[in-house]
Amino acid sequence: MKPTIAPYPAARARRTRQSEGIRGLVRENVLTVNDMIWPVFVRDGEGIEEPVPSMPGVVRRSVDLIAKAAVEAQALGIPAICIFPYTDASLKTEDCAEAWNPDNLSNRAIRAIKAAAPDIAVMTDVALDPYNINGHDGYVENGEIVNDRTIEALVKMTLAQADAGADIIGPSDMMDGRIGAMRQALEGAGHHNVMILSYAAKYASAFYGPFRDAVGASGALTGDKKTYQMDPANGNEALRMIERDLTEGADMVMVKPGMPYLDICRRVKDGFGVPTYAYQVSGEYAMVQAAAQNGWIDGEKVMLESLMAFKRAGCDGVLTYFAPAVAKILQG
Ligand SMILES: NCc1[nH]cc(CCC(=O)O)c1CC(=O)O
Repeated sequence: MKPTIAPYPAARARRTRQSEGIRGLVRENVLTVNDMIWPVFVRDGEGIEEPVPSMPGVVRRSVDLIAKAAVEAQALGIPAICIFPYTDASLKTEDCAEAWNPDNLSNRAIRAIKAAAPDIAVMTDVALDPYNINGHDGYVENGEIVNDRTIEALVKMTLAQADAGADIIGPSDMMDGRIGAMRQALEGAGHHNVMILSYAAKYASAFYGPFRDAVGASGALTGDKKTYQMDPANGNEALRMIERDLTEGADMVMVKPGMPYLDICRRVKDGFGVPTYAYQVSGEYAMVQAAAQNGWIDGEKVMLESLMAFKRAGCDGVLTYFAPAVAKILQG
């Protein structure tokens, strides 16, 4: 579509910017509470809310307080919550068996949320990093992150999460072939309605730093994730990954990180027309909060502007740590 514009003064762009009402009338995109998935961090214990220093405003909550937070999120109209466990170092092993323990932190949190707030969808994270002694998303053998054996573990993890009541499985591991294996296992186990939101275009990004603090994986990680996460220089590869995951049975796809990858969001939406999500990751959140705390930017305005950018780029929704703050503003 080629925009048509008359020469000045027949056209004065400022006519349609003259008041809030008129600006609203011509506005192309809206941000609503329906557009947000809220990532939360869960830890063990009871009655605990522990700040994450590198993510001001974000806390790790014990299971009881995660359930309480989910009730509040549900009341705010947030459609989905995504659980990330902070796993005690003593539970990290080479075989990552805690990952598919039906009573691990994440699965207990799923059950607690489903019991307390049945109308909010629960999304999970599928990757071995919280449980892996070396902080990687897959098994490490002789210094190599091995693909196929990791998939077997990821499938067990997926089934344990679905059994616990997860609505949306979120594979963030970037192994090849995992979506097909998970979909087949879910169908086989009768979990026909469990959705997969694939981290299909996930980049090997430095923007995940604060998250690794939040889940206690920073110290554990040896090396980097470049043999499985994508090279930030690549765009066409993202489209191939999206297409592959859709063919294997993903219901929804994600681009991650968010703001530095808005070009990818737009290409995915235009190319496939499927439910498209972006993850506004921990480093993006931390940058906004840090600058706001220093008085260098208006944190609330930047938060809203950054989320509107995802809508403009074609996203149907965003995983954002700002979800409750935004929901409160939108509720008025
Ligand atoms: N599989 C782990 C995982 N799941 C979500 C994030 C990052 C989220 C964020 O930075 O907010 C990561 C970190 C990583 O891949 O190292």
